[in-house]
Amino acid sequence: AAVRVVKRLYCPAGKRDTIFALSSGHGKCGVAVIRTSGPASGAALRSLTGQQELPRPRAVALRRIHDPSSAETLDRGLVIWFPGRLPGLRPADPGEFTKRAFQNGKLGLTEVEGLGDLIHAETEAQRRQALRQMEGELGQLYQRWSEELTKALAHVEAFIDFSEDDNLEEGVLSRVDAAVQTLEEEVRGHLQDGRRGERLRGGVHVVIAGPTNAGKSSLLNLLCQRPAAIVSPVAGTTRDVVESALNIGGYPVVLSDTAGLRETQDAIEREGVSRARERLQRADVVLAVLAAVDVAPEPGCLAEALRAILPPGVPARQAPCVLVLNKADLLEEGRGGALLGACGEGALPPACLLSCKTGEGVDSLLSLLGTQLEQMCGDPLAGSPSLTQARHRLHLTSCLGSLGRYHGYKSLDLVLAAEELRLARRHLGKITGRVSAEEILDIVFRDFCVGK
Ligand SMILES: Nc1nc2c(ncn2[C@@H]2O[C@H](COP(=O)(O)OP(=O)(O)OP(=O)(O)O)[C@@H](O)[C@H]2O)c(=O)[nH]1
Ligand SMILES: [K+]
Ligand SMILES: [Mg+2]
Repeated sequence: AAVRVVKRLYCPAGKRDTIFALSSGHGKCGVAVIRTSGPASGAALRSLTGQQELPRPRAVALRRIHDPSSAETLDRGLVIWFPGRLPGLRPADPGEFTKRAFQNGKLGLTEVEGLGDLIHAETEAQRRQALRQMEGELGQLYQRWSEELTKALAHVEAFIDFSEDDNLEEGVLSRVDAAVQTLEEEVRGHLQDGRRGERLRGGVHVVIAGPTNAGKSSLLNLLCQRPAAIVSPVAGTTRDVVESALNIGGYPVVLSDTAGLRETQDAIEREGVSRARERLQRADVVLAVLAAVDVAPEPGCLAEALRAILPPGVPARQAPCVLVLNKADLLEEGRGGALLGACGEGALPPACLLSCKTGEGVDSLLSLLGTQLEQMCGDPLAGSPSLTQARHRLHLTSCLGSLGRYHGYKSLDLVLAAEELRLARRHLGKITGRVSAEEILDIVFRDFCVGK
């Protein structure tokens, strides 16, 4: 019997279902939280405790919990009563408690999304970013922009209505223009963040690439500490892309091992190589792996070996790269140092020596990779809050489009210009949930778990 706390949430009057859910984790556990919300909560509490009198509002009370049909005692537990109003209980849908909080105006949409991300956060940096969003900073930023737009719109409309009366002070429109311009710069700056918030939310795609037998699959297995990919001395072992999710220094990473890059007659291996190249195009960070014994310690040779992995224009977006010189255990004395020296001279990407066989060098690889991840995702608590979802990016881009058209229209037709300001504000409203649209809500609440 896991009934310990029966909690009644405040909700305003209205003919609504009463919903209930196990809000704590599922499975066997010592303590569980059961939550109900809705008009029949009081009746449920009475029948479960077998007492006509409800506990004092908002105070914790110890009660025997009975099976309402047989009156058999199930357990003893703490109950808290949050009075609201007054049949029929039904299990809550995923995210329904949060949806009610949103509909009652207690949470904005970006806060709701932050809460959802907090539930799903798997690393420390993700947790920080989600908490910050849940606490409202992102929503406040968009709200402030929305208020600026409201002000600008009010001034333009006043100008349209009253400019002929001549009692409108000079320069109203030029002040609106300046405000719109400042806003455009802010929104543009916010969008040009290298997708750090979205990357942190979804995971950074790190792709392991290099010639056959360099030790790419060995590296994947070493980093994820399990034999995720087949390792063998046969060149061309890996064909499919093998993915593994990792936490590196608090940052979420999706690590992919790929087929060794080489010309081949084998149709299946050729498909593997083409998948590897396709994955490289979309990489956020590339781990270029070479067998240290196969390259001469000269900048030219190293650069050429690297170009075979990353020809100009790959990845499409300039993604950072770490050069991994593997099989360092097979190097003769002094050659490792010479290789690293040559990398420095040749202005090559940051490089490290590694032995997947002994594990030596893995710390320096993780530290180089950690630096790249930090640059890519940033400190989620520093600076202004990041947008975290493609949804935000979409509406902000539309908002920017409307602001641009405002400038186009303002000397031609102020009424059309004003309409663009209104549209720009509407796009912001879609992010914060001020403009309610059922389909947006469905998407946001879809990923919640039951009990939240
Ligand atoms: N001595 C030594 N051998 C290694 C090291 N890393 C990998 N190997 C060996 O090199 C061979 C190839 O390793 P894999 O990890 O399969 O190489 P790969 O790059 O994934 O190869 P393909 O998938 O065929 O492209 C295997 O026999 C490994 O045991 C290392 O650091 N030192
Ligand atoms: K191999
Ligand atoms: Mg492999």
